[in-house]
Amino acid sequence: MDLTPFKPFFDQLDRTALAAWRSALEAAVLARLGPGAHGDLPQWEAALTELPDLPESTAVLDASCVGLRGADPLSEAMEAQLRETLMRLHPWRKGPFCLRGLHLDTEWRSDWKWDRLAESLTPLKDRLVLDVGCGNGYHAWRMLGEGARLVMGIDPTLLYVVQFQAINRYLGRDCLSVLPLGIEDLPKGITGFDTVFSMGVFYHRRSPMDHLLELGRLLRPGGELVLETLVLEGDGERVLVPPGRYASMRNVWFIPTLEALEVWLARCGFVGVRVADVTRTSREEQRSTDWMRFQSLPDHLDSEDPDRTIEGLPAPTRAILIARRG
Ligand SMILES: Nc1ncnc2c1ncn2[C@@H]1O[C@H](C[S@+](CC[C@H]([NH3+])C(=O)[O-])CC(=O)[O-])[C@@H](O)[C@H]1O
Repeated sequence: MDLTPFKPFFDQLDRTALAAWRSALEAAVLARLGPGAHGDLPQWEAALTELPDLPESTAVLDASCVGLRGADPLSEAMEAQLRETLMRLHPWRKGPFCLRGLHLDTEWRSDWKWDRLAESLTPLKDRLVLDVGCGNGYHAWRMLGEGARLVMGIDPTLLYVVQFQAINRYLGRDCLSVLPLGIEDLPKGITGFDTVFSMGVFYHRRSPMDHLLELGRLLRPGGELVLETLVLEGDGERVLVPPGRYASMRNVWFIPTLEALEVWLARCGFVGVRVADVTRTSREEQRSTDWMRFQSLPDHLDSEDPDRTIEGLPAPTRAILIARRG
């Protein structure tokens, strides 16, 4: 992969007075796409080129199922070709997406998370937004659907970048992209976002305060942070550091209580901290489907005690906190 799929977004940066970001972002993206970026990339790129053209349709960004609506159903042959080609980008974790009747029933009901946070956000209309760890861009599309001016999604997992490109082949939006970058790859001069989302990323970072400070630096003063992460239920300032895996995940480093999280945010320069939601992740929200055939949450919970993971740790509960850069 070269810079071609990202060009419309970079051109858009030029048009929105963010031209100064372009060369540094291009260099960062190219560094990630170098030789050996991912052994399966050529196959994924081949799938992209074999996606069928679909009849004229209307893009839907502001509904649970992001995608394309049209008057008539697709022909059976065309739907089969679309399904088979998109399946070559398995596993589809974030969604759902609906393309002219083809329903990509993804591992996560990401729309449920969106529903839990949307009411609490400062409206996104005309805002410059960054979504850190955006996966295939499902929530980023919802942000655009709320009227954001420009949404930059970043995610270091190349398959999710390619999944974004597959969906955007049909939705054709230039003011949104998923760049193959981790937060640590963002060039220094990038800052000034009105809203920054970090959802499902915090507990994967080894250094919690550094992540919060980085998120703060990306915002303009007064800009809004939306932080979604695993929390420990109960009172007091406590932190669980899993001794090994957590719900089978190797890279979960810390799970704080809400009280601890609020103190961390304040120490890192955030003000007006609000808890928008606290929800135990259910077996209905994260599960295996046709589009994600590997194991999922129900396999990682204790079959006899729904309050515990298979490691005997508290089952996943996630909180959404909203705060402003002071
Ligand atoms: N250093 C990093 N920088 C940026 N992203 C990273 C990094 N490391 C991993 N990721 C990415 O962070 C995402 C975490 S999933 C959340 C998706 C979405 N936000 C959601 O809220 O559904 C977790 C979950 O399932 O909740 C993955 O796509 C990683 O590739």
